[in-house]
Amino acid sequence: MTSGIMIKGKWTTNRNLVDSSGKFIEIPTTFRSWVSADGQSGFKAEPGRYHLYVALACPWAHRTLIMRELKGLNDIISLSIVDPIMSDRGWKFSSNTGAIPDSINHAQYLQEIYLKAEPNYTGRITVPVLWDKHTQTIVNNESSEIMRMFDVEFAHLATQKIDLYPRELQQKIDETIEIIYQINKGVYRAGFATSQAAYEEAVRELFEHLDRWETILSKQRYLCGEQLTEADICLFVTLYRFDSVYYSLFKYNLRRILDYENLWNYLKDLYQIQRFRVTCNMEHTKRGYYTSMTEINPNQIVPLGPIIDFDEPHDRIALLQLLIKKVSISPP
Ligand SMILES: N[C@@H](CCC(=O)N[C@@H](CS)C(=O)NCC(=O)O)C(=O)O
Repeated sequence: MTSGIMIKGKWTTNRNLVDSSGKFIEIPTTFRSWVSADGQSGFKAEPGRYHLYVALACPWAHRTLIMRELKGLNDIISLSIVDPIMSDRGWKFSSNTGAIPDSINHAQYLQEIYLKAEPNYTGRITVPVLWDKHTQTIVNNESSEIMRMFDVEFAHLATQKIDLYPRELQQKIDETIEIIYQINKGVYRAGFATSQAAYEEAVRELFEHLDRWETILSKQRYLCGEQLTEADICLFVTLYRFDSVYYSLFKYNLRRILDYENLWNYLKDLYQIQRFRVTCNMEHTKRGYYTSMTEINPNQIVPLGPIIDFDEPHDRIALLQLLIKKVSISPP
């Protein structure tokens, strides 16, 4: 099975993932409409109107799923989860464990949803997808934007009154998400690199980023300070997959997240929030990556390990207490 792409409505598996220098090619996402609270954009945030398509293996889709949970939007936005194993026609629906078939469009493959929205579609068939049941189209397939819409535009419909994009931190959150993006997409650069130079450059750069956040997280509980924000969701999804997938499949093996004191405890801290935990599925994640990336894992063998206990106690509250103590004893 190799990754395919849609060209003018026709599916082809002849897709080049790297450029002439061996670097991974990114193809921009295409559906970028906006759901707004007031409906001015043409897409009003309303209960029952939108459907989210995700893969549990996918870190980009995972962001949107976490936000849907954190905001308590499960009854407002319906959900389909694709099968973890990618088919020769891309993501497919099934009723295997952990998957949820397409109850809205009754599609067998995700590509049918793209063609329904745009019969001449050219581009990748990716998750996540936000589908509008009223206008029968894809509103948006860019995870950072879907996440933001759930947070801000659906806030009045949310059953959990948590704000992950508070006004006073907005600039900092946007900047942090941009920086974290170098980690989110960075992991794919080494994975698909076909030259030693491209691989080494990608690995070195990624670990520089991780080392930097390790230091920052020794002084504060979350990426933007003492408050959980959208930026934390963005880093969480990559950290969660790192030791089980990126370390071995993509050869990011200078260090594990387990070897970083602060990143590891930070990861456990977030995982142990019930609304994060329920969105995590390591079985789908490992099967998804190891079986779909046949360019780099042709025999599709899924490793048994590593065994990671994300429920092991974390030390982030102790860190907080230490910081409070430091502030209170420091001279005015
Ligand atoms: N920019 C997109 C990227 C989404 C993406 O790359 N999804 C991957 C799964 S992790 C996918 O569906 N890949 C299928 C393909 O490329 O054919 C986003 O953030 O939403």
